[in-house]
Parts: sequence; structure tokens; C-alpha cells
Amino acid sequence: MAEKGTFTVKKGLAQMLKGGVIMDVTTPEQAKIAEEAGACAVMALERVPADIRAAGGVARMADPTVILRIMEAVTIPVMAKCRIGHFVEAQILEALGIDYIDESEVLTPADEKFHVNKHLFKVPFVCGARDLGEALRRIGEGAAMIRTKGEPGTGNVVEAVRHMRRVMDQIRWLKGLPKEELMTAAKDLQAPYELVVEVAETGRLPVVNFAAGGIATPADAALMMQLGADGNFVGSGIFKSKDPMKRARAIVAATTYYDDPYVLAEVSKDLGEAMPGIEIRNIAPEERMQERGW
Ligand SMILES: O=C(CO)[C@H](O)[C@H](O)COP(=O)(O)O
Repeated sequence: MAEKGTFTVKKGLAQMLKGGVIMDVTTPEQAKIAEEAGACAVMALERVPADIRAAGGVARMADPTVILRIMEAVTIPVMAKCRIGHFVEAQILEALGIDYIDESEVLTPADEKFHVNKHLFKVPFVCGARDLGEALRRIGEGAAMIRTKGEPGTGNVVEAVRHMRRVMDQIRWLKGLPKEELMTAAKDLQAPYELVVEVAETGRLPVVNFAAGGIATPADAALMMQLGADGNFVGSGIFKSKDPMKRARAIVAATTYYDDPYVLAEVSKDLGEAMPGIEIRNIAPEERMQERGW
């Protein structure tokens, strides 16, 4: 049997979530809606990103009591977020027995320079990335799953698309490079050489890559899958919409049947109002969550 906490086991856990939707939830009731709608996992946090954005101030790891109540409410895996670089929040989440930690730019970073050394933990981590270099730096630190960042809490999928396209383009570019150019590519990407070589040889990231940030409709979810995502994270898009259960079910179906426009047309009907969206240019650069971390 594989030993708990090895990188292979951590990576494998994320593989099992492939093709699924991970939903942000703030209460046990929301967690139950997510489970019933077919989520493959839930993410416990204090506020969904749209509310974090609206509230301002410092956003931190959720109260352990809430996290534990969410863990008791569902049978699917439960993830929770720690602040970038906040290894003590991560230690606490591991002690709670959480299934996965998201070192997330949605919370206010605790460290502007250093991310958590994720190799030190038995629990697996997911981290955000806007490009291949950032993804490989996080994997180098021990992340066993990546999600493109998008711009969370906006209900606007444009940044998620930009980040997924960039990662996929860079993978295609690396794959076409002769071996002698890979060290320079690693330098340009600011990424570990061994991981650059692995991506060039396999033509894919060494870990699962989900899409996140701004997905608000079944069509958005299917778009991200057609662009190469292994699955979707959805937060505000579900619980800031008029009918969360209906929308959650539709987004799960769209993530599964992402290449069937007939199913997508069907599940997109009568969902009630979507969350209100925000134009990215109306968010000051220093308020963009995607800029957090490096
Ligand atoms: O994992 C996440 C970031 O850490 C969130 O789940 C995701 O980004 C949610 O964004 P949105 O509220 O726009 O759906």
C-alpha cells in the first residue's frame, strides 16, 4: 500500500476529482446543497469571493468550528483555504483533518515573498497560477493540484480564459522545443528545470489543473473544459445566484457534458438570475486577487 502523504498519493487524490466541480461553501446547509447537486468536493470558507471583495478588510482562514461542521455535514472531500505563506493556518487545517488545503489568493496574503513549503505536509495542497511558470513554481514547492486563478468573485470568466489559454499555449510551446533549449526556457519561465523537462516530454502538467475564478454559468464551465481544464472550481457563481441548487446541478452537468451543445442548451434553461458580474477594468490593479502570489 502507498505511504500516506507522498507526492504520488497527494497527486492521485486530485486525479480522483477530475471531471468534477469543487464548490465554495460557507455553511453546512450550502455544503449539503453542493453534495446533492453532484459536487466532487467542497471548499469551506468564511465568505464566497464576491462577499470577500465587497467586505474588504483582511480575509483569513475560516473558523475551525465552521470547517468541522461542514466536514460533518457531507461525505465528499472537504477542502479549506489558508492565506498565501501562512504555514500556521495550514498546520491548523491539517490538524482538523481537512482533505485538501487551498493556499489561496482569495484570502489576504500573509507573506508577500514566500509561499508555504507544501512538501512538509501530509495533506495535499492546491494553488493558483496565471501561467505555466507560476504553476511549476507551486508544484516545485509541493502543490499536488493547480487551478488557474481567473479573477474570483467577479462572475466574469475572461481572466479564467486568459490564464487557461496561457498555460495551455506555454505547454504546447515547451513540447515543441529541442532539448538544448529547455534550460533557457526554465530560466525564462522562472520554473524548476526538472519540471520544465517533464512538461516538455509529456505535453501536460505533472498534476491536475482545474479552472477557477469567475465561472458563473454552465456555458462558462463547459468553455473552461473545452479549453483544457480538468474540472472547475465555482464559488460566487453558485451561491450569489438566484437559485443555487438549480445552477449548481447545471454547472455539474455542463462540466461532465462539456462537449455536447444539446445537453448544454438543456441545462442552461430557466436557471433564474445569474450573479451580477464585474467588468475587470473597473477593478483597480492593486485590488485584483490574481495579482497576489507570484
Ligand atoms: O478556489 C478558489 C480560489 O481560491 C475559489 O473557489 C474560486 O476562485 C472561486 O471563484 P468564484 O467565486 O469567482 O467562483
